[in-house]
Amino acid sequence: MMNKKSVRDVEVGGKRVFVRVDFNVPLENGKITDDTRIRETVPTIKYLTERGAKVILASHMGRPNGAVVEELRLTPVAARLSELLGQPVTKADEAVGAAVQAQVAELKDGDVLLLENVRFYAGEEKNDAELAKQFAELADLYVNDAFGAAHRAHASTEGIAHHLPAVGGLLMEKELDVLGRALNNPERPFTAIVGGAKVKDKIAVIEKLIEIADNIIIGGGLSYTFFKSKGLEIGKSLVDNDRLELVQEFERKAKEKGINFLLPVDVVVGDKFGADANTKIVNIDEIPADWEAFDIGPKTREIYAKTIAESKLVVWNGPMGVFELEPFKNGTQAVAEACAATAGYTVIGGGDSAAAVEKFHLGDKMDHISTGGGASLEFMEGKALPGVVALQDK
Ligand SMILES: Nc1ncnc2c1ncn2[C@@H]1O[C@H](COP(=O)(O)OP(=O)(O)O)[C@@H](O)[C@H]1O
Ligand SMILES: O=C(OP(=O)(O)O)[C@H](O)COP(=O)(O)O
Repeated sequence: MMNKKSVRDVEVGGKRVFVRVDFNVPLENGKITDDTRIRETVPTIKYLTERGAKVILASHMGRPNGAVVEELRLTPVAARLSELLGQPVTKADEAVGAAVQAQVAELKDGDVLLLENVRFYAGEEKNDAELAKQFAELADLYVNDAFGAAHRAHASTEGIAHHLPAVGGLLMEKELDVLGRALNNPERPFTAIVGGAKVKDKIAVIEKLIEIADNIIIGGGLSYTFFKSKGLEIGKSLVDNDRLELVQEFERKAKEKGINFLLPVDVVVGDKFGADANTKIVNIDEIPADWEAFDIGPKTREIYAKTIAESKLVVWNGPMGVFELEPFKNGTQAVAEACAATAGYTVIGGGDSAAAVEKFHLGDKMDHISTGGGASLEFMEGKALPGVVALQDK
């Protein structure tokens, strides 16, 4: 894992190990609808229990803003984790304090305890030094396996690392390895696909991608800022009017560097947002003024699929259209299928892209589905992740 120590570099037997994980899984009526993030931490937890560590797990869930929110307790997570591990997982009702200390004191080698949602404490997101110390007092070693929260400098992701020997977990190591490979030593041709609706967030990524990718594929809500910058009518489509010049500069830079910068050539427009909208397929210079573009069109799908098929490495972040709605799912599905079919190595990042891939039942055909959306983006932008920076150097 880059230049940071991992669990593999330290003695864990008999130790109390505080493991920060990202168990921020989607819940509906108290039921977990996608347990990927829990499953992905099993190797780290088993690595520790099999070597006789006493495992103390900590995670956030949602954004309770420093107060107890009953629906955001980690109780369902403990149950699911116990099934996955094939051993009991004790669930604490708090994350620090006398009761938790007593539960930790009772742990035998190989036992697993899950603390309550760390964001029930106001100090967590403030990276409060006192809370970090209280976490640290529970353990002898700190392991950060929460890649999905590594871009947050919080008490359980960053602060605690100042009070204990701190190393990365196996998921953290895997995420950084895979994403690091994409960035530092990419197999070529390397295709980066950027879509989605968080237009501003993704612009910084494009800037960085121009430096490293051979093909850049643009889709989703991002596209129309490019069209508008060329003076085209985009109707009511998403747009970032503050970045019209910047996106032109991206295209100029890409051309200078000889990079294939692919924008949609046709789109699916709707007369409103909804599954019952009237739709039509138009070339990009034919978007009606009172309609909105919600997906890439069939010609675009073909071009994008061909590029993906010829790639050795594909990194995809953000859907091509409003895939949640039946009339606008085809672009995202086509790209997902092309990623599934290519012989190249495929990395999917971002909560919605991962959800789209699962919706089309193609998850097992991808080489790596990142557990971090914001984290993988910040990593790709070249930003340092505080949860990683705080770990011990090798
Ligand atoms: N053309 C479009 N117009 C409006 N919304 C879009 C369009 N294309 C994609 N989206 C929406 O973008 C959302 C995902 O965006 P984002 O959060 O940026 O992606 P990710 O979570 O994968 O990083 C999806 O909910 C999708 O419906
Ligand atoms: O779900 C998460 O982020 P993601 O949606 O960007 O992958 C992480 O658990 C971080 O959560 P946060 O964005 O509330 O800090």
